[in-house]
Amino acid sequence: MRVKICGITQPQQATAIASLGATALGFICVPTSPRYVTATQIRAVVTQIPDNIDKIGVFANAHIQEIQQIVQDGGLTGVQLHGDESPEFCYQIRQNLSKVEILKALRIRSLDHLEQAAIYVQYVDTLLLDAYHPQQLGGTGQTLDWAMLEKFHPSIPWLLAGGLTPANILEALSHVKPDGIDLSSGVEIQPGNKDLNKVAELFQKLRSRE
Ligand SMILES: O=C(O)c1ccccc1NCC(=O)[C@H](O)[C@H](O)COP(=O)(O)O
Repeated sequence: MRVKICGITQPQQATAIASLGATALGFICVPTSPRYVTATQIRAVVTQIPDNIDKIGVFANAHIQEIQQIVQDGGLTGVQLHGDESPEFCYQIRQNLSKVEILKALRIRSLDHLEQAAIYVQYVDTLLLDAYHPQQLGGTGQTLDWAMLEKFHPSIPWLLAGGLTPANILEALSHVKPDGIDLSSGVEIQPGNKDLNKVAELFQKLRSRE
């Protein structure tokens, strides 16, 4: 299963988290976030981590040119669209960044919202389901209603996000079978400062299922 740890800001934490078992690291490219990092900061981390780790930039309602520039300057392998990007926008990004993984994050309020997923599957590589929060776009620590997702089986891979922690991950995975998981505030001391003990505990819990 893919494990993405999001909101990375520090090179040493990134290498430690990769060694613990993360398959993807996420970098917040949304200037209003307390986890925001510049392309230069991303590059400083990316050069320290192995090639087989996915490096995902998280954007919200950014312009295509800005995304392209940060992908290039930061050395990213994937783009996560976490705002209100339309299917058409996803299609354009897909055309412009052919070798880059495109993930569309959907902030799920209700079952109706979940139906949006079907529209996006033809334009992106991966879906990410996150919890809805009225004031914040992501990294909120709010959980989804996992039982509501039991019948969610899109035709492309998907990641479960939203308030996942070492304490609740096994319960979440008892309800849903995503292709991967995404965690941020649940493995943090404070925004952008990851708690390596919690990350280690997460991987212990995941191994206990094998
Ligand atoms: O994390 C942020 O600060 C953020 C800001 C703006 C847009 C997206 C953001 N995070 C996106 C993520 O992929 C988080 O990992 C995801 O929302 C889950 O966060 P959490 O509930 O804290 O595990």
